[in-house]
Amino acid sequence: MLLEMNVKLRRGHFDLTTRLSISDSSVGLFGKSGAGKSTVLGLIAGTIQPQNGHIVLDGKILFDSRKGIMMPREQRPVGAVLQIDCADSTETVRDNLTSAYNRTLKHRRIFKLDFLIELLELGPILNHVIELLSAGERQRVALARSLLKSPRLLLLDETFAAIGNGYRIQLLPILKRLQDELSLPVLYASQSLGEILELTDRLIVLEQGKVLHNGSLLDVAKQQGMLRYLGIRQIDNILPVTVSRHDYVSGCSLAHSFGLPLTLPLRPHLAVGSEAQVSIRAKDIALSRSYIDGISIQNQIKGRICALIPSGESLIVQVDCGSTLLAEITPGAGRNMALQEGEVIYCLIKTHSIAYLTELDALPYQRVISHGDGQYYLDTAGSNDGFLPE
Ligand SMILES: Nc1ncnc2c1ncn2[C@@H]1O[C@H](COP(=O)(O)OP(=O)(O)OP(=O)(O)O)[C@@H](O)[C@H]1O
Repeated sequence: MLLEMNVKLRRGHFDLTTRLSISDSSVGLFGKSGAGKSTVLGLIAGTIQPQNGHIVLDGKILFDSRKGIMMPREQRPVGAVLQIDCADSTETVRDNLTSAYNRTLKHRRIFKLDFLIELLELGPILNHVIELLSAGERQRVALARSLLKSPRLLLLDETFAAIGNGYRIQLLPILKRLQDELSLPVLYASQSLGEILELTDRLIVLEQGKVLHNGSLLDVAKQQGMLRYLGIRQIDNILPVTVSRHDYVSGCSLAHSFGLPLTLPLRPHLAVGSEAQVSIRAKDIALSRSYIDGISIQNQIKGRICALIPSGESLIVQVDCGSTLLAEITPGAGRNMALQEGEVIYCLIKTHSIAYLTELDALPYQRVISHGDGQYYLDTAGSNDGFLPE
């Protein structure tokens, strides 16, 4: 799948000049309220017509002002669950979906109706009238209807937010399956980075109708001031560990994570060989150019600096040590050490600054999590619906 869009649009006081290119993987469209996210989705879906430019999906022209082409919404190979989609209808869910199914040419159908009804748990509401459904139920019906079109690209506008927390936990694996097994990329628009990161870490950052950045979370976060712009206030490293031994004399449990040996607070109840997850605050990691003898810190992990990310009053240092660790130091410390990308560095971590995830109390702020293997998630800590990687 390749979507190329280069358009201009003026709507009232709002100017949108957006140029973007999206290929196979799913992408999050992040921006504050009024940034133009819904407008971008509407332009691709065909509910809004730009004044100038072109939109091309897999070689098919959806819009081209010079050639005078405007493909009607129903013919676009795009599935969309837009904010304005929840149309009132006196049809039943069954009739609504059946007519959408029948409208798709037989040879283009990739989903069977029964499969989608089961996938989206629509069985109990099949005979219900659409205008009487809850917002979340309508969104699920709208999602089923968009998938029945056998789209090449799925557009979702803050769908998790509308769909409710309980169902969102079920919807996420469905979207991931669509993405992984059926190679159906999703363009997910949201003001919540946490929501986007539940699905993908590829981001397009939109502000006042213009694309500010386009890339992975880490690429975007490397830009000056972006960590703060994205609302990231604390960085935690979450590492999966396998317990290898308990040392009662030293008062610690020994474990390894991606081949790294780690000394953890003693937890004899964890069986040797069992797995756990630990959290290390980026601010709790100190850096040293060499291994230090005669120091109380038990974990001195050797790695190589792969990125230096200035972020306001902090410098985030990304260290590849088999897995990825993010350390947060002051820019002054970084300057004094003259840190450079590619250099060998030791991450110093006190045993007692490593917390077992299961023992963490709720924290009242958003935190971004490095999951150790280069993936990043944002967790709205303090809420039960916060997503933690398995
Ligand atoms: N029909 C319209 N006529 C004129 N201006 C409009 C119209 N619809 C939206 N706008 C303006 O376009 C701008 C972008 O709106 P849009 O809905 O795309 O933003 P958004 O990023 O999706 O915001 P939100 O996250 O709040 O949904 C806003 O300033 C809005 O007021």
